[in-house]
Amino acid sequence: MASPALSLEDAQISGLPESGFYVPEFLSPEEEQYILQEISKLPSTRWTILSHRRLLSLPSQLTGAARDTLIAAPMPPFLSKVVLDRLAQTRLFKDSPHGAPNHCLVNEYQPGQGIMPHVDGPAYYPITATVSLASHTVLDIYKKNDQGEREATPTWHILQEPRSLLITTGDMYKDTLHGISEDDEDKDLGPETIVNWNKLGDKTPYEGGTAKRQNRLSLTYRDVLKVAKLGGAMKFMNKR
Ligand SMILES: O=C(O)CCC(=O)C(=O)O
Ligand SMILES: [Fe+2]
Repeated sequence: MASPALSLEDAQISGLPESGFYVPEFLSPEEEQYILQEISKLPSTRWTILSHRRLLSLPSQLTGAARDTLIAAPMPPFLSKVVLDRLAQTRLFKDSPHGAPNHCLVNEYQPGQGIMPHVDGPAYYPITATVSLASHTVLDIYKKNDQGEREATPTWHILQEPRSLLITTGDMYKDTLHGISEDDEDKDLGPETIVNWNKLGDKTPYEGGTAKRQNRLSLTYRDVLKVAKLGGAMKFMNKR
């Protein structure tokens, strides 16, 4: 059955710099399980272990002196089938150099793990599409001050439900940093603190104001600007 076209018109998060979009229930529970299962089949050696999370870079890690180049390769089917087909309906990547994401970082966080505030940087066309699996989390959004440095405390908080899609582009991509605190529980949840509160698919787990984090995986899809054919990359590597 063809799924209905997905419009982002109603998904824009007001109260944030342009543009953040939030889509609850972007995946069904069955689709979520399928992707989690396929990820669990990958050999553990594919993962990069960091001190505060682990990371998969698919189809491969970026290479080159600036670590900004993708060796041309298709996405694994379990990352392309459902998510890329549905993202294509939004036409979000229609002006990006390759017309669709060509790279996906998979981050896995246990409760108490997070990611330092950062910008997603210039290797990518400035759109990030994040799908959350298995647990909610809260993404903290920081402004830059006049010197371009990160402010000490975040200005906004986005609650990402399991199976949701979050898109950051435009000024959000350029002018803000994002991070996830190293907490095993999120507190002070509510309409005053969570900028996408009125866009949540099911507020019930969060209405009491606190929510324990479970193991969470995120898929961050992007279009890497520089793509090299393997032949060219081999020549480049032999020269070094
Ligand atoms: O897990 C997330 O939702 C954020 C991941 C992230 O910021 C990144 O991979 O650049
Ligand atoms: Fe990021």
